[in-house]
This record gives sequence, C-alpha cells and structure tokens, in this order.
Amino acid sequence: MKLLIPRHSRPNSSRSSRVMRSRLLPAALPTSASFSSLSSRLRDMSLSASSSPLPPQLPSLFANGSRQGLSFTPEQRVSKNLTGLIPHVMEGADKQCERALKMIRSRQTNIDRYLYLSTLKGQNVDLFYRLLIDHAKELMPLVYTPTIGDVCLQYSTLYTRPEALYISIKQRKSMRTILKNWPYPNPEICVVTDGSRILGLGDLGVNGVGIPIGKLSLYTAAAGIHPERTLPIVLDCGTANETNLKDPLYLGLRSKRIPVPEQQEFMDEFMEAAAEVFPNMVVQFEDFESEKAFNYLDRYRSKYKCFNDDIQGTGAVVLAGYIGAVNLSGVPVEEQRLVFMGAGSAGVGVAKQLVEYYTKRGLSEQAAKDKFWLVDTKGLVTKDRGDKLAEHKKYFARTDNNSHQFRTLEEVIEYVKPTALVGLTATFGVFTESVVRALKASVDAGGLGRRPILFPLSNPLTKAECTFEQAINWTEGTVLFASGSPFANYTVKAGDHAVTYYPNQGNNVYVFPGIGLGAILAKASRVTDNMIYTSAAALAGALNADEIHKGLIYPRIERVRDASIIVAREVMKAARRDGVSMLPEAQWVEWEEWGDPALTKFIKEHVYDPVF
Ligand SMILES: O=C([O-])CC(=O)C(=O)O
Ligand SMILES: [Mg+2]
Repeated sequence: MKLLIPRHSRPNSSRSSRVMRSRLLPAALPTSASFSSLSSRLRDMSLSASSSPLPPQLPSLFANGSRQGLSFTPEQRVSKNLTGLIPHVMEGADKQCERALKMIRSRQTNIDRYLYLSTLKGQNVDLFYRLLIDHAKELMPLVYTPTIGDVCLQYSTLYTRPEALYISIKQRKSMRTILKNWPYPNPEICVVTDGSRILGLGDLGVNGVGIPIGKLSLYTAAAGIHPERTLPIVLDCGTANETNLKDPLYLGLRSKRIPVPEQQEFMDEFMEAAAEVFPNMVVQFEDFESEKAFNYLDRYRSKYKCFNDDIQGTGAVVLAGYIGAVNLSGVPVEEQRLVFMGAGSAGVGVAKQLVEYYTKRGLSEQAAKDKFWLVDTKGLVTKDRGDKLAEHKKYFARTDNNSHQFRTLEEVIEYVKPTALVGLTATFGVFTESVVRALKASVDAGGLGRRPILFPLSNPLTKAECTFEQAINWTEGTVLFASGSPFANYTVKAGDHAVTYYPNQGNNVYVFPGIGLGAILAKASRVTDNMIYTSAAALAGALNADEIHKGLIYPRIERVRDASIIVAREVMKAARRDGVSMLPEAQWVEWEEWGDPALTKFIKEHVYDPVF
C-alpha cells in the first residue's frame, strides 16, 4: 500500500494534536509509531521467518489521520493534506463515542464486541480509551474478564495483528534484540505471562497473551498510563494444552511445555534483559502457575522493580474488601474465622495479605495464621495429610485436626464454623447451596443480625464458585458478596415490593493500575510489601458517601480511575517511607509541606486523558 500523504505532513510528526499527553512522555515522541512499522521490521528479520503470516500493513494514512478521528478542524485538514480523505463533518469525542457505542451494542456476541473494540484500538487509540474510561461498567467486561477469557481460548483464530512481544524459548539468544524491536521508546510498565495459568482456564500457552494486553488496557483506562508506555509480553515455553497443540492455527511453539528449571533460566534471562533494555520499566507478573509465581516473586523482588498481580494484587484487593465487609458484618474482626477454598497463588497470596492485616492490628503471627483454614482438592491443608504439600501451602498447614482428615468443604465448614468463605478454586459451583447455607448457619449461631462474608473470586464467570443470585437466595439476602468477575444487580420481587441487591467486584483491577502508577511516579527502585499493603488500605478508604449508603465494599467500577489515583498517591508515599523512591528529596519535602492535595495534583498532571 502506497502512502498517500507526503512524509513531512504526516500527523505523527505534528505537534498540533489537542490530545492531552502525559508529561512523562518526551516532547518528541512520535504519536503513531504504529504496529505497521513493527510488522515491516519483523518481516525483514530472520527471527520472524518461521512465525505466522503477518497482517497486511495498516495504511499509515489512517493510522495517523485517525488519531483525532473526525475532530480535525478544516484548517488542520488543509495543512495536513487530509481534505477529502475523511468525511467532511467535524465531530467531537461525544459524537464519535456515540457512533462506536451504537456499533458495539449492535453486535451479537461479546467476542464480536471485543473485536470491534480491538480494531478501534488499532485505528484510533484515543477514541478507544475515551470510550473505555467513560463507559467502564459496560466496556470493561469486554476488554477484560470475563470476555478476555474467551478471547484467550480462541486467540489463535481471532488473531489479526501483533499487539505484544511474543518471545519463545527458541529466541532466547535474541532477547535483547526483540525487546529493542518494540516500536515505542521507554515503556514504563510491562505485564508478562508465560500463559501457564490463565485466569481459571489453565495452561493456554501463547494464547494467554490476551491477559497482558487486557491488563495494560486497564493500566491506561484506570490509571492513565500512556498507551505508548505499556508493554505486553508473552514468554512461550511450549504448552501442556493438547487442544492448542492440535490446533493447526495455534500461534505458539508446537511443543510440550519445557521443564520448570529451564523455564526459570529463561525467566532469569528475560528479567536481566528487560532491566537492561528498559531500566525504568516496572514488571507485573501475571498468570504464572502457582509454584512458579511464588518462586519468581521471591527470586526477583529484591533485584528488580516487579510485583505479582495474582499474589499481591489479588491479596490487596481482597484485603480492602474484607475490611469493608467486616465493618458491615456485625462480627468483630477478632472473631472472624476464614475458610479458603483454593490454595494456589491467589488463595495463599490473599491469606498472607490478611495475616499481615491481623499482625498490624497487634496479633502475633501465629494467632493471625490460626484464623485461616485452607482447603484444596484433597481437603483441609494439614501438616499430617500424608501427601507432599506444595511449598507455598506449608505456611498455612494446620495442626489442630487431631489426625482427622477433613476431605470435603462441607466437613471443613462443619468443623470450623466459619464467618467468611473465600473461593479461589477456578471451579464453577463449588459453593453449593448446602455449603452457603452452612456458612450462614454458623454466622447466625453467633447472634442476631450477623452477616456472612462470601467471596467467590475465580475468573472468568464460568469459573465462579457461585453466582450472585444464588448467594442472595441462599442467605436470604444477608450475604456480603464480592466476585472476581462482574455480576449484574439482582432484584427480588415480593408482591409489589422489590429489593435490589448490588454485587461487588473484588478484582485486582482496583489496585494493580494504582500500584504500577505509584511505583512509576515515585521512581521506585523496588515494589515493597508496604507499597502493596498500603494499596489495600487506600482502596478500603476510597468509598464515597453513595457507595457507603448502598452497602458497597468497593468503589463502583465507574470510579476505578478515582480509586487508582488515591492508591497511586498512597503507594508513592509508602515508597518514600521505605526509602525506595528515587525522586529528589526536595520534591518530597515540598509535598510533605503541602500535603495530599499537592501530590494528587502532581499525579493528575501526569495521567493520560484523551480529549479531542
Ligand atoms: O484477571 C483477572 O480478572 C484477575 C486475575 O488476575 C486472575 O483471575 O488471574
Ligand atoms: Mg491474573
């Protein structure tokens, strides 16, 4: 395809865009270093010779011209030689959003809606983010959980264009070259997965790349990190997924996942190369299978700027929700007894975050730990269970079972009499009617007006341990509920009386964008435990009067951007307290003098908010 616009007048070299740009970006950053140039560069490289056919090049005309869509003024159209190349109407963001929403709503399936949005992102990134920011409740489920789970399952078929770095174990010697091939300079935040545990869907191999892409869309929509400063990466170590291996369209290495020690070596090389090529970049680990997730976090956290979203992000978001839920439950925090169904990275990560909460309130570590009963597929996790307990489960292994083995969740509930039940099992329907009713009964036994806490947190919705409707019905509406993926409000009618119940979404999207933004803006050299813990406390305090009145335990998803700013501010302060902020001392002294409003102003000045 020939370029129709002379090089000198292409909008990517123009400074005239009215798009508000992050001050983190250098003034001369090209606004449309598009994936078309990535495609062409890959085409020239022997590295790409064996990969799937590359998509046809995007005509640069539209990649460039679309940045402002239909909002170019007549004068801009003349000066950029765009006259006649776009329809003559001049429209602001609202009208363009209206058109896009109409299209999205006219599509029949969520995958189709995702594909429309994905195309829009490739063609008019500012419009895509304007939509996502202004219509978070409707559109987030399309670019994130639950739809992204289906997208990952079908990624090889849905693929139309490169949107990430795809690095296979076969290319490990070219790691630095590949990282440098990324068409945007100086990424600040990377989400990396090896596809080995995508949501609750298991090993999806390279198809798991939808998760880094989706999470980074939320870094931009929920925390205002400039889209050109985000870097999604999938490390391809093969896959255990037979369906993918047999799929002729599968885009990844067609071989079994390599042994764990080799995966670790590959990861070591990746972390070293990433820190060398992009020294300012924060790395978020996402959806690695549990053992690796814990191992990598331990291995890299004191050497690089990194955190694990499934362990620490989920831990923080559930802690925030737990604080809110306990306040509404009528059961004092000291009396709470928690059963966790699921003892993977998220289950253990969450339980550890809650232990920290209790120790900060003055409990000894042992007394705090004693409040938790973890259950996995074999039953209650105990020291004497006789199987080889995975390393990360040992911390919570119980000794109070008098040699008795509790094999089912029902037996554990009968024994523990919990006040809170948390699900991170990736198994739909594990919270059966008898389980939920038994939870309610054990809470009711403590006294009138007490409310059970029930968090079925597995993603996507097809893996949720129970639905919102079930939880309401089986607890006569008393439940304090949060799920990982979004459920709709539920209205119960009795005669001419109707009661509407509002679910909460306890998803790490409420914290990871703010943790990343805070770490970036504080120029943090590490992501410390205090930064993570603080994100939870900040989120717990971010509810407004209306949300409190409605009995919510998280801000409404429409307010996720407000919440992220608060989380980022507190994360920055925690970085400073921990001595890991590399900002000049004078800057901190000034903020300390002027207080939170000054720091909030600084954050707001640095976020991307597309206006056109
Ligand atoms: O992606 C999500 O919605 C939450 C998450 O990290 C997971 O389930 O692994
Ligand atoms: Mg995850």
